[in-house]
Amino acid sequence: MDFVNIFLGKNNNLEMFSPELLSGTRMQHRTLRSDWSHSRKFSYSHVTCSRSTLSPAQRESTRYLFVFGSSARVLGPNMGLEAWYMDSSDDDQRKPHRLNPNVSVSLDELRKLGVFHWKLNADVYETDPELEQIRKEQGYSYMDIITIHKDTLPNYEEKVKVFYEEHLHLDDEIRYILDGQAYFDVRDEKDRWIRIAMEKGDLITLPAGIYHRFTLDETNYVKAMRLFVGEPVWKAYNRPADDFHIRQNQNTSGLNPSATHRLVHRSQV
Ligand SMILES: CSCCC(=O)/C(O)=C/O
Ligand SMILES: [Fe+2]
Ligand code: NI
Repeated sequence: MDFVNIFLGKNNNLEMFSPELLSGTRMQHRTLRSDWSHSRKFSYSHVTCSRSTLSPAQRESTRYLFVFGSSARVLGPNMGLEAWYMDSSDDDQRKPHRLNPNVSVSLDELRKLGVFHWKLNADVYETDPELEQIRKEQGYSYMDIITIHKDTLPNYEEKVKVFYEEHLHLDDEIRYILDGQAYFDVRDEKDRWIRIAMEKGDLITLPAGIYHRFTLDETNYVKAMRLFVGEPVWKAYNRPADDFHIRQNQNTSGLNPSATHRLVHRSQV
């Protein structure tokens, strides 16, 4: 039987897999709770099931999680990704900049903006078949590794500044955190900043044309893999850069054609 392991964050349709719904099916269900980080509290659920036991609605809610077919995913304390709306203070960019009270942003909301996420085991990135599969499926032929720390990155101060300028690229930005942690900020469809906390094992894709920026957090260190389809194009266009075709094609929901294309592909699994 084709078994899959599914990990759902608390904002990710967890109710669809409540024990009541699962009774009478062949699914097993257990819910795990984790308080392992002061700043990143996650409640998540681990479901083992066969694909054929899923209802269409359940398939819909988990379509992105089937990317890896029957491969088991690493069970860790944090399988989600935490994101929140930012305050507008001019304080140090490395601080979390949460609203008070915090307003979190779910993975579903990020997907609607064309932002996708995988959680991988970064301890085995050099030989990881899951990473290999993603690279093959998505055509990420290029990769290199960047370590952002004052002692290792030439022109560190200047680069940190440039990364935090609001910009877009004409290609997707694909980053896999191998060590340390950092933030990606993206604009939502109402032009509000969403801060995405990236840590070891997080692979994220930002769609071409989305306004975004990047910063280290207060730990001042991250090691990341940069992936690209074909030869990399690092060119960043600082805002305003709305004359590009890719921006003009954005519809009112903020979902651009590039994101829609990806949605179609990722549901075909
Ligand atoms: C984690 S890689 C450094 C950031 C970067 O390359 C970029 O383009 C930010 O937008
Ligand atoms: Fe960028
Ligand atoms: Ni295609």
